[in-house]
Amino acid sequence: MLISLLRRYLRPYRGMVVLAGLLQLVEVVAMLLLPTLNASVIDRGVVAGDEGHILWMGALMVLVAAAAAGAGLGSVLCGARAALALGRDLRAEVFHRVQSLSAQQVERIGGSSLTTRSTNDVQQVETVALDGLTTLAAVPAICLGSVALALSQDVPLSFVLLAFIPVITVLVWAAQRRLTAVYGRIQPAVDRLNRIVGEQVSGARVVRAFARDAHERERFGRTNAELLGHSLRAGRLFAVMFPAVSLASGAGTVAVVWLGAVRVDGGEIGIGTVNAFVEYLVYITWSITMATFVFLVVPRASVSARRIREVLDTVADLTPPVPARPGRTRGTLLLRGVTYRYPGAELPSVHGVDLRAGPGETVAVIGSTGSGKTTLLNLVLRGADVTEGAVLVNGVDVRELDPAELTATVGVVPQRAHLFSGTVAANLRFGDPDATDAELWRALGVAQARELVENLPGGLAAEIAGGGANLSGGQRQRLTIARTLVRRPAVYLFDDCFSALDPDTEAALLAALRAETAAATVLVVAQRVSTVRHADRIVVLDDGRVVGCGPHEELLATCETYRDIASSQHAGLGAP
Ligand SMILES: Nc1ncnc2c1ncn2[C@@H]1O[C@H](COP(=O)(O)OP(=O)(O)OP(=O)(O)O)[C@@H](O)[C@H]1O
Repeated sequence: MLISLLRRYLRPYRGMVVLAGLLQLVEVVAMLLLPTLNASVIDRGVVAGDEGHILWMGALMVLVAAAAAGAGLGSVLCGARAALALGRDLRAEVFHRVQSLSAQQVERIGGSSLTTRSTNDVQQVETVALDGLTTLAAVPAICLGSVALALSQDVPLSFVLLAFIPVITVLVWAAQRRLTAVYGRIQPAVDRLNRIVGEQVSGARVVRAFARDAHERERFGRTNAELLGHSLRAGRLFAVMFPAVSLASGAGTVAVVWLGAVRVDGGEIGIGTVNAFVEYLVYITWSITMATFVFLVVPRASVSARRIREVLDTVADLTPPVPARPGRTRGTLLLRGVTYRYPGAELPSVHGVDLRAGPGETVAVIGSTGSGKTTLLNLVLRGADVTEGAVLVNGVDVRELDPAELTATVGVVPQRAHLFSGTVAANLRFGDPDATDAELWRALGVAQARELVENLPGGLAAEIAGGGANLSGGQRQRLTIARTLVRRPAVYLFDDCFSALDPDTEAALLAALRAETAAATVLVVAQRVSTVRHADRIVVLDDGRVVGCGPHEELLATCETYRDIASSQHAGLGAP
């Protein structure tokens, strides 16, 4: 999986990869030549007393060393460029895939896990590509080249090198197997830790209010300790691995020197040859150690690659069929026998709902908590797709409608007001970057937020904290309403977004909204009768089914559920 991911994402940079490999080869050849040249300096220059040979070989060695250094530098630069570009592309693709997933798919994988996968996991793969491209390609060349050159110098002594390579390879392989298992547990633990930290940061007030600090600290501590345990196990393997390689290398050097001394004594080889063998051994040890280092991070990267692949292979269950169709009418909304069952749920949350709204109409959906109101709205913007029936916007099934047209047509104010860090103006221009200041103020006026923004230091330039944390719930709601009004969509969806407003502000806002959206199609979801009573039609939901539909007065007379809701809220029974 790791290999296929690397192959796919390095493909655009294969020129750079090939160049890095070629330069590494040049570096290796130059490096391998040095011990042979050195052996010649010793055996044919120093021992034979040939000063000219020493000078000539010395100059050649300087040139070869310079070539090795230059090629090494070039190969690192090319390899790093390719690996970092791979990281950037992979991160971007994971990010775009995450954006295309439905809410259920995000829920299934987990928000915090998706964050870890887009950042930490991509980084693991990037690191392996970086290490691999800058060092790994040289390893087989160094091992094979060293053995070939050693064989050309002395066959019996070469057997020491040949015996040394499998010992080191087995050591690396054994450590790698153990580490794969350990890293398989580390990444999910990082996910859990991220989730706990995220929950504790966003829910800090609740934790404090319920005096659950100690419990939350204990929950965090347990996962943190678990992560420490796994990391220590990985660290112990690293700690054992490198001394083991050094030990094997030391034993190899002793064997080369001992056997070399015997053969020098017998006059079969010169001292320079023994010296060259020791250097080859150092090269082999060095290259395998570098490879060990790469191989030891391979297990973690393999786990990360699997987790990344899971995201990339998740086919967004909202992908529209190609070609997407343009709408036939503007601003119409039609729900035809809509049923939706959440994945894994036994029963549908909404059953056979019919609803129609057109330009100039305001339709409201009311129902007690959990009756399916938000679920219904989610189906319009394809937060999920219907299980049965159809949702039509502009006269076309939303599953076939051009997604750009769908989002341009429908503007939603969500139940949970969310603002982004940045200025008030930047937040309001979220859906229309070209909106003028005058348009922003107009939208703020309708949303009853003009005074609020005027009183903020800097007005439209005032800074909002992430999530709108420096504003009250009602202030956030009014700004998110203004944000949608700035876009002037043909269809407005208001998802119970007036609940944090006091009655006077709500009444003023609804009156201003009626004027502002007079020509648009409006669907309002609410629990309060005061919010919906002026709608042209009110659809009453009970346990996901429509139990009444009509204007306020008619429903008071004909729909028991509506009457119950109204009386429980003391909401002007019979009053205009
Ligand atoms: N992500 C989900 N997975 C499974 N079931 C869900 C999910 N979201 C909502 N439900 C279930 O669907 C039903 C309808 O929920 P929905 O949020 O649409 O109700 P609602 O009428 O908007 O409620 P409220 O007024 O409290 O916001 C509920 O029974 C709820 O438990």
